[in-house]
Amino acid sequence: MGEPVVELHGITKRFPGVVANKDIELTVHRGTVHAIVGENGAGKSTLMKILYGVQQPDEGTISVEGRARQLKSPADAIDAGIGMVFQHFQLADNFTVLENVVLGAEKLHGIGEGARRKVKEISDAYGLDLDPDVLVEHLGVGAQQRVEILKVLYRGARIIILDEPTAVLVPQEVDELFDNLRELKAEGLTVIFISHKLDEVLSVADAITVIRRGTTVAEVAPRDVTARDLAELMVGSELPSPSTEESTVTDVPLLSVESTSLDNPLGGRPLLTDVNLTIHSGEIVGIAGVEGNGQDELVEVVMGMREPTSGRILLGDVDTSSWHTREIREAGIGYIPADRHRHGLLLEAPLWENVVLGHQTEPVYVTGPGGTLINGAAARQEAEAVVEQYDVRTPSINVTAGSLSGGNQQKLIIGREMRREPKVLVAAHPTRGVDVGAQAAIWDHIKQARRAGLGVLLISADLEELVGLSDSIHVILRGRLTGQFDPDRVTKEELGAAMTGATATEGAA
Ligand SMILES: Nc1ncnc2c1ncn2[C@@H]1O[C@H](COP(=O)(O)OP(=O)(O)OP(=O)(O)O)[C@@H](O)[C@H]1O
Repeated sequence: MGEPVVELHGITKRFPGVVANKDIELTVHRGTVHAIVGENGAGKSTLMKILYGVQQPDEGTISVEGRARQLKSPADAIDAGIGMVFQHFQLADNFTVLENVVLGAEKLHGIGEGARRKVKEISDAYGLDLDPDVLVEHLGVGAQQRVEILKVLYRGARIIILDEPTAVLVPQEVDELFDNLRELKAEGLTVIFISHKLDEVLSVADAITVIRRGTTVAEVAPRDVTARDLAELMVGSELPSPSTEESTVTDVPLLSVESTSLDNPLGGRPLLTDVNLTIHSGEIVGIAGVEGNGQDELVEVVMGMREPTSGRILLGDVDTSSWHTREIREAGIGYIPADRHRHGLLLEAPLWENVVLGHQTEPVYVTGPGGTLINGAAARQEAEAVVEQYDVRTPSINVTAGSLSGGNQQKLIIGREMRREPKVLVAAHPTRGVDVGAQAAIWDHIKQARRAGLGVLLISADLEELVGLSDSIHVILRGRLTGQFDPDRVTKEELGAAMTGATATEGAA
């Protein structure tokens, strides 16, 4: 193993009411892939933000490549040879790879031939396979991620931090990313990454640090542990075994999408073409697809955010195609949006207000003359119940939603929707960013509700989740449902291939 390139000693970071990091000890060696794992809210992101200069520790020391450093901003971190790739890519779609890479770093190699040569050189050296002159909007998610990696390498990073890099990738892309990481380390670079996918961590990492409640509790070598051992280290107790389930699917249709198409208002290929599916009481119907293939639009027509160009949406036997979202929610559809920041939460508002969001017209929350005020007491009581039942880790219900860790924000949304006992749940990536323990708990809540008759439309990029929860899986590709699979029989590779259109599937367009 190479010499230490990152040494963190006694790192402590406090937020109001929370100690996010407490006496963290971390040593990362040159030429290794080092994974950081831990439950939601354990303090992983905070630690990485400290290392990237986005946040400053209250106590502790940082040394990079043997030199003590004060990282007061990302510029300081970049200067120290540290780069970070965030989960949400920060790319301009209508710019080329070259333009995206050079933007903001014009001083390094100019903007012309010198820059293009450098981009080519880095792409070749690390097997990134990127053409400098291609528009980013023409690249798939995996390639866009490689552009982000190229960006940090271009800026001279020798230590690269990746925040949940595989959350948005299909299995083939994950394999490619891991090949890239191996090339990076073969060239003497160091990779630090956060992940909730423990199998992946075991397959690619050279060292794993486990953080529990803000503190480093273990450093292990992948060959010495199983995914289950890691999960137990994360939560500090033994996990229950998953149980197999009898089917609960009935023949009562709850939600039907009939011959539904949606034109693209900007022209070009329709966003949805002739989509047909039915969700019965007690049934979970999964949708597998690479992001951007129509799953968002499918959710939007079901939730009344867009009106289909043709076809119809039925709730039971009532046509809701032209209903507003509010009417649809009032009719008993729960909704877990894909983008929790844009559609799920008011980040500046306290948890107790967020718990009412989307349900503010329910009698229990309405008060005041003409029903113009929110019943704060009822909302607070409900917030306490969600926090308790869904294990939202927070100092109180009065803190803002924005101060919760990503996984805890997600648990808050799930709790809010599920406690309403909806008839149908439209769930987009319900456990994205949620740790394995909380994920198992959320799956349990959903399965329990299914036994009581809940129908679920499940969109997920997590194939394990799709296969584990769904009674039936459809693949969506370029706005069409191109194949239907039995989750008990399909392999992840088969699904991955159907999602990228690599194989002809039943009924393929
Ligand atoms: N800006 C902030 N203000 C207040 N509290 C914060 C802030 N950022 C993080 N916290 C708190 O610090 C703790 C650690 O959060 P952090 O985001 O580091 O966890 P995490 O391990 O990355 O979780 P996840 O897996 O859910 O992303 C949480 O309790 C969170 O609520």
